[in-house]
Amino acid sequence: SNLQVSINDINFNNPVLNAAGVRCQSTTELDAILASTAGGAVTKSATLQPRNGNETPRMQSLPFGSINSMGLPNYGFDYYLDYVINQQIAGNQNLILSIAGLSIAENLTMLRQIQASDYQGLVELNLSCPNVAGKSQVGYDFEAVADILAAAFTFFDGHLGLKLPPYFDLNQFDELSAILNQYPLTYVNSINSIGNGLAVDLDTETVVIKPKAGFGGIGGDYVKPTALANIRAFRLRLNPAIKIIGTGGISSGQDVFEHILCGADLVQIGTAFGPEGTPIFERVTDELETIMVAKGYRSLADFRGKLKII
Ligand SMILES: C=Cc1c(C(=O)O)[nH]c(=O)[nH]c1=O
Repeated sequence: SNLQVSINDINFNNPVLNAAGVRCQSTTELDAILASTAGGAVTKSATLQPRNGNETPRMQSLPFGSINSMGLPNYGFDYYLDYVINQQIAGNQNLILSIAGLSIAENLTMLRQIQASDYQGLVELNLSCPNVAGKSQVGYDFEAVADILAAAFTFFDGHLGLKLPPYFDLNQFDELSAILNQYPLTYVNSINSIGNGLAVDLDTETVVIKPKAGFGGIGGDYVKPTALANIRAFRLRLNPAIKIIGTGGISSGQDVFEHILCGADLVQIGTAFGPEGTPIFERVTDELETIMVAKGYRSLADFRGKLKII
């Protein structure tokens, strides 16, 4: 079967990438993803200056997923811009440069530097980091989302995607989609972790991560129903020119199939990629192909977005 996908004029051999934040902070980690079966690699969300991030323990695996309050540790914007440009020079177009400035001004500064650079690939503006103390997520402030998009598109003409938090109210999908449809976005990536969950340790009767008194973003199996709903809701509402990247709860080919059936063009694996490492990409794409063959689908377009109601 053919697992190829094109986003604008960027071709992917298969739809399965890593999600920003997991095993993608260093060039060594990013090289390992590109050397694997993954369809591409996403950089750890960058801030203008390098950051150490929050105190440890700041991420814990849980029975059905993970909780994290990393606090945006990263080597700084220049490190990742240099990396994706060097990859582009080496002929690799399957990179996504993720940025997560701590203010609208910082995001616009990074976008201006990207605009001024030779980078022609995908850019993911992360409006959904739940773990910087004192900073509420831009993605839950629709006026702020409109402001940043209006400002960005006065100068940015690259391939801009948005990483959004999960939404849980159908009116929010209507309201936000009406805003997003006004802009030439390349894609929407849904979902980021479900913010500010809590996990406890029975023996010690403590929380399991140190930052924010134990509150952190939830990922993994726990979030797949929310991810599928967000992907479906945005697919049904957004201009078809705005592609969808599905993230959340993927650890098998079946999960990938479900994301694509709900409308995803590409998918990203975060939590499950942590413990399994890069072999997950070959396993998951093989499992996806097996399902497609069993169902008689020859390409992803044969079933993408074709979830039926009953
Ligand atoms: C960019 C920061 C993020 C982080 C983090 O660095 O704490 N964790 C998440 O689950 N999602 C994020 O978007």
